[in-house]
Amino acid sequence: MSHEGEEELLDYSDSEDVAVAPSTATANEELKDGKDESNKKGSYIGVHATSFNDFMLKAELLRAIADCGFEHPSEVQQVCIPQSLTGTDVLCQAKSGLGKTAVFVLSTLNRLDPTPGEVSVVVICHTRELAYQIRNEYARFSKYMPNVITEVFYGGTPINKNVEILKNKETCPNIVVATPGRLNALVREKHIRLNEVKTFVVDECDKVLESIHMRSDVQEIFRATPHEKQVMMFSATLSAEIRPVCRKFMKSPLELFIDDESKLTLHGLQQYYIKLEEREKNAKLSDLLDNLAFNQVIIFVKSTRRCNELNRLLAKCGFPTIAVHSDLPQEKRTENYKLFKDFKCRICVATDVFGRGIDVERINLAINYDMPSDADQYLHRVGRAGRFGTKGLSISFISSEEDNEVLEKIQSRFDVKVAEFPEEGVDASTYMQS
Ligand SMILES: Nc1ncnc2c1ncn2[C@@H]1O[C@H](COP(=O)(O)OP(=O)(O)OP(=O)(O)O)[C@@H](O)[C@H]1O
Repeated sequence: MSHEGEEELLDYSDSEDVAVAPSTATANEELKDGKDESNKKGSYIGVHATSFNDFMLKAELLRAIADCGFEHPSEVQQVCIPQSLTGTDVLCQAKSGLGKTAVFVLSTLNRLDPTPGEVSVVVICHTRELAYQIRNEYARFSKYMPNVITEVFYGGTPINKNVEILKNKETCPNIVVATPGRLNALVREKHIRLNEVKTFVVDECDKVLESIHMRSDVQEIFRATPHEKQVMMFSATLSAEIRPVCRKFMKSPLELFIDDESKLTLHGLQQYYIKLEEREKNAKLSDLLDNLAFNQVIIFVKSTRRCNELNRLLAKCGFPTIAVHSDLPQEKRTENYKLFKDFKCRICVATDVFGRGIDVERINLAINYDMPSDADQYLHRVGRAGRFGTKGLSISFISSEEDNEVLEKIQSRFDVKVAEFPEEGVDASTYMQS
């Protein structure tokens, strides 16, 4: 895409609107100081003031919410759902694992009046597994809305199948969840019409917009949608640099920074590091897997090659593992995602493809076999453990000066103390759900 084209788009809503920052200090304090903290999923502390009934959602949605076992809206849901239901543009930053997905899934479903053959909602995210997961969230919440059709489109699968689905009025989705490249290919070839879109959502928006390729795809898709629409963007991390980029897509956005940076650390998550030599990593990992209690563990490495190698090595040592990285054929990727999500496998070795957004309820241990290269990515990765106020443990291997620098940045930026992993280990009852 030409630079000129980009500027054209960026002019779209350039007039800066004053952000309305909600006063969430009280709730935050309550969260921090909550004495009678219950770690039961669905009982996140400090959220009892409101119930889902207060949002005046459609009865079909309330029924589905009850079926999912959601008892109370989390803080981000309390603040964002009423706003997004009014059709306001929303830019939202809130901690990992506290239910940002349900904010846009519920509000778009509530506002949707499905017309056969018309796409009303577009949701864009950065990985195929996340797109698949979000589609499943739509399926869960729309189970009593038989007229609503949701589809997921992502690369690595035959595009003809997508085209067939879109051609047929009976199967054409009202809600499209997609990765940017595939959706843009469908737009460019005029296989999908987005001129009736009412809501445009970007999840993990900082990641999507920081990559120049994804960003230009998003811009092209955006231009195929009507001028008048709601735009919502979400992430756990939104740096000062990326915020203006997000705002370019929005009109008078309501900016909800639920947690300021220093509070982005998950309270139920214990974080440790282990200093060691590169060559000691395998023995240490094997030792941890042998001696630590965990339900499911995700082990992050920095490259697909290392992912394959570590996966092979662990299998050789008798650990049943799966690997997930971008070089796997898509079918295998989806298959492995499902195996892990369905608790058929307890150990997953992954690259950053799984570093954000992926929601696997039973992960309570995250290991950085290789440290990420920046503090934000660390926060996303370790946020795979301890979802929705549950407990968890993270351990990071520090084997170089660069790793050390990242560790220091994490501690200063997020105001968190990452302690050295104690020699005697950690008492399992402090990070396992009772
Ligand atoms: N009100 C609720 N009550 C109980 N569970 C909930 C509620 N809202 C969301 N959850 C569950 O919490 C988990 C985490 O939610 P979700 O994946 O939307 O988090 P997120 O904020 O998008 O995190 P990330 O930043 O890591 O992507 C999911 O399993 C979801 O089903």
